[in-house]
Amino acid sequence: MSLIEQAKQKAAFQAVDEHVLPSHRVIGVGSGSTVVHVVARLLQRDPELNAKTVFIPTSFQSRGLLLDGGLTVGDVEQYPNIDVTIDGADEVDSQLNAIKGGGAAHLQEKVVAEAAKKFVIVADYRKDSKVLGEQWTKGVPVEVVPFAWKAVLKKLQEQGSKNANLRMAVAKAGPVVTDNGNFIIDAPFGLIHDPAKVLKDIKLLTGVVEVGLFCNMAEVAYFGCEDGSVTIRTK
Ligand SMILES: O=C(CO)[C@H](O)[C@H](O)COP(=O)(O)O
Repeated sequence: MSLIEQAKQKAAFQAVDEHVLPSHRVIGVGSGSTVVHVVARLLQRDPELNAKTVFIPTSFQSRGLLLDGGLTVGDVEQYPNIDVTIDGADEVDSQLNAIKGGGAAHLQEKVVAEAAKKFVIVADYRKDSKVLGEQWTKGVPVEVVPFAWKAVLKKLQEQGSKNANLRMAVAKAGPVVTDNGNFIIDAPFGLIHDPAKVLKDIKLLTGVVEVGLFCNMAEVAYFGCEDGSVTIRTK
């Protein structure tokens, strides 16, 4: 396993061990490669405990991970009160604000995080920044309804993101289409010193469904480090 993969695993295992309690019955599960380790750790729990628990996925990918593991899945409509949600991030700042949506799943991820009593982030050392935009330079992922993408792109450029661009698919001609049938615009804003303001400004644009800025949401973040240790950042 590579250093980065080991770092992801360490952070994920420790976060599950410290935040998924035997009394919990509804657990939110984020998306991405770090969350693979979250699910692996959940599957190491007492099977009787897992049988009494419902897991709320945040994407096609995390639903598949949970189903492949034989876990029971539900949705926020059935379970609007989640005990804890654990998810990855593309970058986290010193105040625990995060950029998410590198995997285009931030709409469902935000809903499942907001429905939880506690939101926990797991990541490797490359995601740990003082200020958003230091390391994640691809931009803020913005999910938009398809027919509005050009209009929103223009507005984002007017808001200062000159290099905002429509995210294109790799093994498909045309744009990435999210699990919700929408498009993604990646909008770089350089260093983001006031993420809450950037979030608000983008969210007010007509046609925007959700912004990959998670401000004031996470209670704690676990970063797997290069030396095998785990750094824990709390509010
Ligand atoms: O926000 C996300 C998906 O929309 C992911 O949590 C984020 O991209 C981090 O992924 P990874 O753990 O693979 O680095």
